[in-house]
Amino acid sequence: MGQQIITIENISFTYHDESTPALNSVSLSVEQGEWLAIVGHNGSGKSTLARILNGLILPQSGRVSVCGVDLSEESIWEIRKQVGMVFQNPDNQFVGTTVIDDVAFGLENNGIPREEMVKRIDWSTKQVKMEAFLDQEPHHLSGGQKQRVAIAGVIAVQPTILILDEATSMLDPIGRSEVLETVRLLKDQGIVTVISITHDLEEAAKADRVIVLNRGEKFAEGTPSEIFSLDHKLVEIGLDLPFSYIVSKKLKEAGIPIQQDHLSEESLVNELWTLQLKI
Ligand SMILES: Nc1ncnc2c1ncn2[C@@H]1O[C@H](COP(=O)(O)OP(=O)(O)OP(=O)(O)O)[C@@H](O)[C@H]1O
Repeated sequence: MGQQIITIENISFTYHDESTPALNSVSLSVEQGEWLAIVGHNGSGKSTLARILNGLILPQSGRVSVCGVDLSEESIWEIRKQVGMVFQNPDNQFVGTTVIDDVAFGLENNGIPREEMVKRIDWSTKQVKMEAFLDQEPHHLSGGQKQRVAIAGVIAVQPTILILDEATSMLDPIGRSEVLETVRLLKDQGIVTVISITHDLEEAAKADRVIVLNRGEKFAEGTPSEIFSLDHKLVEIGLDLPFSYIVSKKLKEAGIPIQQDHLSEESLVNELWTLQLKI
């Protein structure tokens, strides 16, 4: 892991006309090259945190530093260049008439010269495995493909940080796993530091580190295994434990010698398969 790329110290934010804060004295840091998942039930403050990280709103107190720059009215545009966001609804983000137009849009907005644009469209669509779809219109694409085009549009402008704000929550299981696999490949190549904001613990299990928010406060922080060991405490704050984790526990209770509480169906199936071989 590298140096700290985001530092957040004691930030608080209360929306206009609201009595309780959406974020209450939250501190966290993100290291260059890691994948951090921020999870929490509805209303826990996840989207507010994402909006602050992208400079869409400023905290009323506390300090935010992104890539060594303190967030303020003056630095918002500098910080936004470092942070790319992919949102929940694939259809709301598709602004071009074709895949190539869509990826070109952000590059044009950033004043990238034409020759460089062509190179970056080629590179970014290959990174998300959408290079064969350049002339396709959005209605020919699945939700997962549209989200991968949105990711291509983000990485084409070369931000340091990619924030996924519930970016897989409207996708079917295949689309979700394609998007998460794309994100993992980008992270493994060091192309972006990833922050995924989600209420889905199965998605969080794929991250290097997880922060749990509850009612605007940090509830827990740790590796996915450390977080899942909180078990019923996560259920109490409205989160659903992953299916593979629940099945692992039930199998153990039933006397099946499972070695660990699996965080993905793939790893559970792999272990079940070895058990079957021993029979
Ligand atoms: N624009 C707004 N105006 C007033 N209150 C808001 C606004 N946006 C969010 N809130 C409130 O701030 C709190 C935190 O909301 P936030 O959207 O950050 O949580 P979240 O974890 O992202 O939830 P969700 O998954 O439902 O979006 C909630 O109580 C919410 O009602």
